[in-house]
Order: sequence, then C-alpha cells, then structure tokens
Amino acid sequence: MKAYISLGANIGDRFSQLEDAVRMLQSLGDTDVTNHSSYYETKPVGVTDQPDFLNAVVEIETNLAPLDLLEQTQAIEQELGRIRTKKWGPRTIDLDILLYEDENIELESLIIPHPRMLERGFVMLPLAEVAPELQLEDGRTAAEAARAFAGDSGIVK
Ligand SMILES: Nc1nc2nc(S)n(CCO)c2c(=O)[nH]1
Repeated sequence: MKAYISLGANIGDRFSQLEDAVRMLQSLGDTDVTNHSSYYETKPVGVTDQPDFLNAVVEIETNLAPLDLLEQTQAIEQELGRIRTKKWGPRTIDLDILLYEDENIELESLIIPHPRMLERGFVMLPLAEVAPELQLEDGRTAAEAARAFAGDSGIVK
C-alpha cells in the first residue's frame, strides 16, 4: 500500500535527524521508502517563534495498516529523542502521515488525509516533487495545489 509521510525537524542536527528517520522507515519490516523529496528550509508556521525547519516528504510502500504505521512513526520520533515540550514547540523530528492510499480515517489519534496538509507549503511543495500527479481530495493534482506556494519566500529548496 502506498503512503506519504511528511518529515520535519527544527532543533539539533536537523539534516541527520531527517536522514536517520528515513533510514529507520526503510528498516521497518513490511515497508520500503520508494521515493523522497529534496530537503526544504522553511520558516515555521503556526508557532512562529521557533527555529526554521528542515522539511521533506517520503513515499513508502508498506504492508503495515494505518494505525500500525502510526505506531512505528511515533516510535521513530521517540527513538530520535523527540523532545516534545510544547505541543507545537520545537522538535528534534516530526513524522506526519499525510496519505494512505485513498483511505479516509477520522480517529482521535489519526486523521488521514492530514487535515492541514493542503494549507502547508512545507508539505505540498515536497509532496508535489515526489508525486506531482497525485490526485488530492479536492480534485487537483499535488502539482496544481503546490503552485499556490511556489513563490513563498519562506520555503527554500
Ligand atoms: N515550516 C514548518 N512549520 C511548522 N509548524 C509546525 S507545528 N510544524 C510541525 C509539523 O507538524 C512545522 C514544520 O514541520 N515546518
């Protein structure tokens, strides 16, 4: 099953945190990282008084069910020492499941498609890099949706 995961880090050695997270995703049983985006230097959105992020998106093929995939991404965050002080504060690593095939999931612990993905340039630009033809729930392709963020000075590839 095909899924897309957004990665973000804004404290510590951000690059190696992201690299480690991709490697750990690859090492999960039943999961292969089949594509990944460039790294993007991005201004924080939401809580803006925090360091700039490094963001990326990976495409995976997995036999893990969505909740099992969530459990594994949370385990990777813990393993890489996610210091979760404030809910929206700086974090060593953040893995968000964006999409899982065409599934719609509305659980306390997991909402898919990710509810804020379409409004986040730091998600849509790397997602469009990995899967430009991906059909989104609003009928646009990822490439079309990402165009809205193309000039965003807060996102540097
Ligand atoms: N640029 C940017 N801003 C963010 N705000 C939050 S919260 N996050 C964490 C993702 O949920 C980010 C992020 O990854 N990148």
